[in-house]
Amino acid sequence: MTAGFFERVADRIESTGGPVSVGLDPDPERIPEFLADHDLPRWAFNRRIIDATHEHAAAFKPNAAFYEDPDGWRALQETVAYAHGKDVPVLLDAKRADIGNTTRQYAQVLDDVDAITVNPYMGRDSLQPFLDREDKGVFVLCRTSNPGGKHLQDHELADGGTVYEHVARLASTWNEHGNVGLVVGATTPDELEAVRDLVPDLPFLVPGVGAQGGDAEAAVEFGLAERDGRDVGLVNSSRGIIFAGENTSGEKAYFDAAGDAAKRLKRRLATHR
Ligand SMILES: O=c1ccn([C@@H]2O[C@H](COP(=O)(O)O)[C@@H](O)[C@H]2O)c(=O)[nH]1
Repeated sequence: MTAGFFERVADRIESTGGPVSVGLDPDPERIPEFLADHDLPRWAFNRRIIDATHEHAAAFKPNAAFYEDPDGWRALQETVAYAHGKDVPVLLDAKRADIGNTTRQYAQVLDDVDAITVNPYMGRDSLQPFLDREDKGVFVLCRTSNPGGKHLQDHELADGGTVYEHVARLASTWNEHGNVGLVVGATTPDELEAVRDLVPDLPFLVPGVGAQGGDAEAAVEFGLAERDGRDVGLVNSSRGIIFAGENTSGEKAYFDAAGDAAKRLKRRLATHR
């Protein structure tokens, strides 16, 4: 039987020494000049980032926004296959969900990747085809890291609690197969702690450390759940790792800096566990 996504993440946390998710967001404007002539610069960039960081990565998290064009989709396919070749699971940050036939189509991407982020706004039926994929991880947006996350998610409900707390409780009822996690940002550590208290068993994807200045200590303290006696959950940094080499000179130094940034984050998280 194939191991489920969270089991594979727990394995990676053990083998790499931490819950680091390396975000593969190859902004075309920031891809270094020395890769500009490549047939698929985003793929060339990601390949080198994967080479430099995989030994510290519990997962890679490409954001679909950086691949939604024909060349981008090819770059994503190459990237996913290469990450899998290094035995690292891939979480596609796509924030999907829609009505029945559309969401069934969206969920087919789970044939290629190991987990996905989804948007709970349209309710359970909009997520069902994702939830049905027992061996795949489904991370439900709960309390996002952006400044405007508070506008809707912190809204107080008439019967008590906030929208994000309601989402956390609902998502835990969608977890029949043990494949549901939550997205909770490191930029709001109090909310992160509150969600952990509400749903002690759900693993979180915690974005917002690094470039967004979130709280790495809170990310690791509250982001991880325990499953079969093992830590499971992911703390993501994208720009803070992949563009760490921007002020270096030469290709080797550029990607060494990414590897160092991933290792630094791993060590920083380890000191707080
Ligand atoms: O609440 C959220 C949900 C998703 N993200 C995504 O994570 C990365 C963060 O990138 P950084 O460069 O480390 O800031 C990016 O893909 C976001 O779309 C998030 O930041 N917050």
